[in-house]
Amino acid sequence: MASPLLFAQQIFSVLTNNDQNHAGCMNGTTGNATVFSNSSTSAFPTNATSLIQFLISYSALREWLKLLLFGSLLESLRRLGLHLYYKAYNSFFITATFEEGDSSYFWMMLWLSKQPSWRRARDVQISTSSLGLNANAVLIEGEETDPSAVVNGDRQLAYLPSEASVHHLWYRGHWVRVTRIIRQGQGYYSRREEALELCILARDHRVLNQLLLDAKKCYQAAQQGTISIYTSDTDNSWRHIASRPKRPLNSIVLDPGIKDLLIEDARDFLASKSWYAARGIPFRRGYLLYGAPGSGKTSIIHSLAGELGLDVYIVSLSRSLLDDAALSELISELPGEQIILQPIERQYSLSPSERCIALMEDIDAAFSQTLKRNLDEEDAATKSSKEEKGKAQGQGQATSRVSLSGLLNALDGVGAQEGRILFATTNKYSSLDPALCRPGRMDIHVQFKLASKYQARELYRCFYLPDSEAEHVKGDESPVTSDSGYGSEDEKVALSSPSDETAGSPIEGVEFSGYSHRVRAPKLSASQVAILAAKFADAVPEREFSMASLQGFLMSYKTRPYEAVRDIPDWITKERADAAKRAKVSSPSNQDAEEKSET
Ligand SMILES: Nc1ncnc2c1ncn2[C@@H]1O[C@H](COP(=O)(O)OP(=O)(O)OP(=O)(O)O)[C@@H](O)[C@H]1O
Repeated sequence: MASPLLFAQQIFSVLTNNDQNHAGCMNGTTGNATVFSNSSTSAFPTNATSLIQFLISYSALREWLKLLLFGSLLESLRRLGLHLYYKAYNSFFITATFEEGDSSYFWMMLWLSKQPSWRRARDVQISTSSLGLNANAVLIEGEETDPSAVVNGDRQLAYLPSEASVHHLWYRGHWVRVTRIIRQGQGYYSRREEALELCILARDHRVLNQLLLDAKKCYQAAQQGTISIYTSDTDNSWRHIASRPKRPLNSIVLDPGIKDLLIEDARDFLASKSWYAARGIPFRRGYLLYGAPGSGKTSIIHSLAGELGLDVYIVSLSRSLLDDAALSELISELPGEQIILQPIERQYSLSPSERCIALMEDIDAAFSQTLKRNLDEEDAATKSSKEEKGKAQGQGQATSRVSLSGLLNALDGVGAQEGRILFATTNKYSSLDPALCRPGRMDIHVQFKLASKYQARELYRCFYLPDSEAEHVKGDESPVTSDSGYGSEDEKVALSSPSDETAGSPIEGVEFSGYSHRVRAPKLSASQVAILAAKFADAVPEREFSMASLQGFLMSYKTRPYEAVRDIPDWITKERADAAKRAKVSSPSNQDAEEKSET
């Protein structure tokens, strides 16, 4: 069989001959025409050349072939041109894409909003988005000196690249083109997805890295004093949901030693990467905080995150539609030892390490739900009514599908990130599977109990110390007074406070929010607060009330420290009576009686 090249050659030669024949015909050279007609009328061709000559003798086919060849030639030239264009473009331009939801998107948006040239742009989009930062991070020029210009309370305006047009700016002598891309997401939960594309006129990739570093530094500077909270999306990707001011560690009152244990252990872990590597131990640490509700488990985690400079990624195990595979994917996408930026086709390591705190709240809840769902489904299956079964299955679909083995795999499977700290909280320690609690998964278990007298006293001090003094005693957890005494005789404070201080709210029982309570609160010295705090703690029974409920009580006495001490015994009596009532209502015999009366 003839090779394609030979075949093409034959077509060409025939076409050329034929053209000459054709031209001859047009010129009235009858001899050629005779030859042609002779060949067309000759016997059916037996070899390839004569077959082609035979086919080409049909003029329509000949024209068609010419068209085909000409078209192919044009298309090849077009492709070659495009290829050369992209080659030249790629060697002179660097293109980087930033997907919304990724931290780098916020870095770039904030950096862009701070560019002087940006402020002169004629086509910008105005946004009140805080770009994942606390509200003061993005200000309008002049706003710093004019607080009355703050728009919508605590959110400020930002200049963003408008969707409609392409923007240009100069960065360190390089021309940069900025395009904001909006895409409509696919699927049932489809939502608008945004991306930012930067095209830099530069041959050296160092410009891009420099730009990323500048943007990251700009963001970090604006982020000072806040922690970022991320949660998982329905499409199993991490999404920034909030930035919160760092909570000072000393605002959380725990029994002595607990805070030190947690912070020192976490710091030590973060500094021990090579120690773990040398011993082949996975570089991960897990903390299980368990105990009474409202005792400060979640608060201490957020506070630690601020202290360690880490972001918090909340893994919500009871999120609907979360299953084992999705959980494992989520865990593997937590920030690990390296943050990889993905400019098109290439990967750069921007910073040596990027770590986070993964937080799983109420870790027991997901499995009790799964168990309940399974029981429901079994129940429904035994019933003859198909309708009920369908309903039970329907309910099951709306809840989490995470199994214990799925969680264990996600925590220490191959995809699990190195360098992450896991905090899990539960109110039902005894219901947790031992496999989940074993060292390696949960290395440190800390019990949080109901408030002790010590905690009650320190909470009171936190509430009523003047801000300046609170700063002064920051980190000082030692009690100000001895457990039994109220200081010297002179320092004794009568519970009946001066009338101008007790004035409080003009309307009895109504508290004003905002700054007014600060203005109206009596000014107490540290020693006066210490004395009142000791009295307050005396009245609070050991381990009976949660810190959250004591905080709730003090919140209604924000400006009335004396009354707080005076009224705490009454509050305790009332709380006990309420608790007894609730216990009576929820006792099994009572529930039976209620069910009977209902039927
Ligand atoms: N030890 C504490 N020191 C200071 N404030 C506390 C403490 N414990 C609880 N609080 C306050 O009580 C509220 C609830 O606390 P938090 O959510 O941390 O409790 P939790 O133990 O996580 O509760 P749950 O188990 O119900 O989730 C917060 O506003 C917090 O300020």
